[in-house]
Amino acid sequence: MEVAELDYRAVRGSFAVPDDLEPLDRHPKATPPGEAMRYHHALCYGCGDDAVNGLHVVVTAGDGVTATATMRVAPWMEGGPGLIHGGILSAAFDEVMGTTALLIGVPVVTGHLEIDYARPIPIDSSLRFTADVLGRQRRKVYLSAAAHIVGDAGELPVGPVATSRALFIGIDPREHFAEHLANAQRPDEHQRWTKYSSP
Ligand SMILES: CCCCC/C=C\C/C=C\C/C=C\C/C=C\CCCC(=O)SCCNC(=O)CCNC(=O)[C@H](O)C(C)(C)COP(=O)(O)OP(=O)(O)OC[C@H]1O[C@@H](n2cnc3c(N)ncnc32)[C@H](O)[C@@H]1OP(=O)(O)O
Repeated sequence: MEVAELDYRAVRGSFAVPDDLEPLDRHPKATPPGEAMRYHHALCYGCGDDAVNGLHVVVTAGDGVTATATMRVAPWMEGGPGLIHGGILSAAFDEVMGTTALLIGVPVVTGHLEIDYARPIPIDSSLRFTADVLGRQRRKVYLSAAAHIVGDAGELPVGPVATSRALFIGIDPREHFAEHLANAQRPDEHQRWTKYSSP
């Protein structure tokens, strides 16, 4: 069998925040601090309430351009014995940071995502994420996030169990998803995107 050579020209990603970032403002209609950011649809794998096999990440707006999030590590998320699968954790970071970007009023898709896995994360633990928008340059939005295991008394340990950084790219959802909307499980649920301005 012939194996196609990997085209490394398609590899565009690296995480380096540019020096000449643009001023960053919280969008006037952003979710108020302390409230859950519920913009996405009910079947989203990351945050949807109706997604049977979803992550059920809940993101809460913080002050400025920050957010926090929670996720319970369910038994089905197992990778290594008794531990979360690394890909699940990366999907959770993706969801947390993609939602946090909405605080500046820009709907985004992920361009580049990287994770440092610092400690094993047991099944049945509860994770608490913190995320920050670091800056924006044109359509590029830079974020970082960290995950901690929440203790029985609700306390956080000293160090994070994982950290992540990502570059998201602002899109016009109507344009970006138009071709694929017919494949959505509930195509009618996607009208709410229109309330956000284009990047
Ligand atoms: C699950 C999807 C949800 C998306 C929802 C969106 C809106 C809905 C509203 C609310 C949503 C609520 C919550 C969101 C929650 C979670 C988010 C999950 C997000 C995902 O899970 S989403 C799935 C994975 N994601 C993709 O499916 C993207 C596939 N991809 C593309 O669709 C294109 O690739 C695109 C559009 C990214 C860019 O294409 P394009 O043609 O529009 O723009 P272009 O190429 O010109 O890039 C513009 C500037 O970004 C730089 N740039 C681009 N890519 C780069 C890279 N990788 N590394 C370094 N720099 C990069 C260029 O260098 C240039 O930079 P410069 O300005 O300096 O020239």
